[in-house]
Amino acid sequence: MCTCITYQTDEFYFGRNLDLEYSFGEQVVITPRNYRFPFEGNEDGQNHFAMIGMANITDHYPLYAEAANEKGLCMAGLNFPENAVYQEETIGKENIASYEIIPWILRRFSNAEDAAEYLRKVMVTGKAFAETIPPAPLHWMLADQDSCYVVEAVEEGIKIYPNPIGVLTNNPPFPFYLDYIRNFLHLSPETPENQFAKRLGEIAFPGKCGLTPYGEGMGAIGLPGDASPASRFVKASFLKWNSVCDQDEATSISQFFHILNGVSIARGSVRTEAGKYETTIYTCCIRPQEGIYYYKTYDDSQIYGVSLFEEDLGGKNLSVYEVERQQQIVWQNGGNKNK
Ligand SMILES: C[C@H](CCC(=O)NCCS(=O)(=O)O)[C@H]1CC[C@H]2[C@@H]3CC[C@@H]4C[C@H](O)CC[C@]4(C)[C@H]3C[C@H](O)[C@]12C
Repeated sequence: MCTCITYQTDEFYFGRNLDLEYSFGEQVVITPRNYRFPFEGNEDGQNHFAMIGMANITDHYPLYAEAANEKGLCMAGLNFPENAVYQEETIGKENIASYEIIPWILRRFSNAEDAAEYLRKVMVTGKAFAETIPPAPLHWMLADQDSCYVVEAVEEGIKIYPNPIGVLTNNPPFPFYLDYIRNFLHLSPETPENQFAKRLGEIAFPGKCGLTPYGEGMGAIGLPGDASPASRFVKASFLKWNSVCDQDEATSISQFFHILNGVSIARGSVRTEAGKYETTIYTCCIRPQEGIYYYKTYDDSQIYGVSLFEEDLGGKNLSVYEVERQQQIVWQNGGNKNK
């Protein structure tokens, strides 16, 4: 499972939880402007947009799970099993393999609207990256500070949905979510009043101001808290859209991680059919205007930052940063006797 959100405070933020029962060899990878993507032919000096994100590198190729480019366009792939139907390569059309769609888009588009318009006409094919790396069944969230879309390749072809909520999880296809969220209109961050039975309040608790809540947070009782895709969608939407945050970077990042923590998966609570435990292996928060990729991992709550613009973006070679997984504890009174 995965959850992806956009968020706007002082600036635009984009990020996701990546929930998986194993590691996919992820590293923070910066692709500079003159890196040659195999799909671009053999010319040198490609001069495309640079990008930063989490990727598995195989054969020097960055297989991105999510990334942002230097113009502020962001894209993330999330699991979409059974519903993702990739198309046959078709002569006369733009054919994009599912594994290359993120760099394909990010290398040449500077905003989500143009990218979405372009994607309406392409074929997303099921070509495998390698024999050992079959295509993953994915759908994508594509966003910049002005707009957000969901991209789904399904039985009927490619679908591009505007996503006014700015949240995406997994199955079923996106239109379901716009209806499903309407089941929760009664949830509120406010202190609830007795709507249960007005008369009962007066009769059962005379003079004690009626039937009243006994704690905070009771306006949102019934907010889904399980790890299913639809529940994570509703919970992340509730947290995001009720979020109150100062307009500065440090507070925004902190708030962003809190929202995604609200839908993250603690090991043990989700067991796959194969008997493995799905966990939130990492959470990232991208601040695309500054080209910064912040992340933290399941075992290390420290937030790390990697900056796109610190690299030589005119280069040809990928820059790679190992993902940190060792918990950083700052001892305040020298109590670290075990080390
Ligand atoms: C597993 C992840 C989704 C997590 C998720 O959503 N879990 C929901 C479970 S549930 O739906 O709720 O049950 C997805 C998201 C992005 C994917 C990579 C994309 C590039 C590349 C594409 C190649 O073709 C295959 C290898 C490759 C490295 C991919 C591996 C893996 O597939 C990644 C990490």
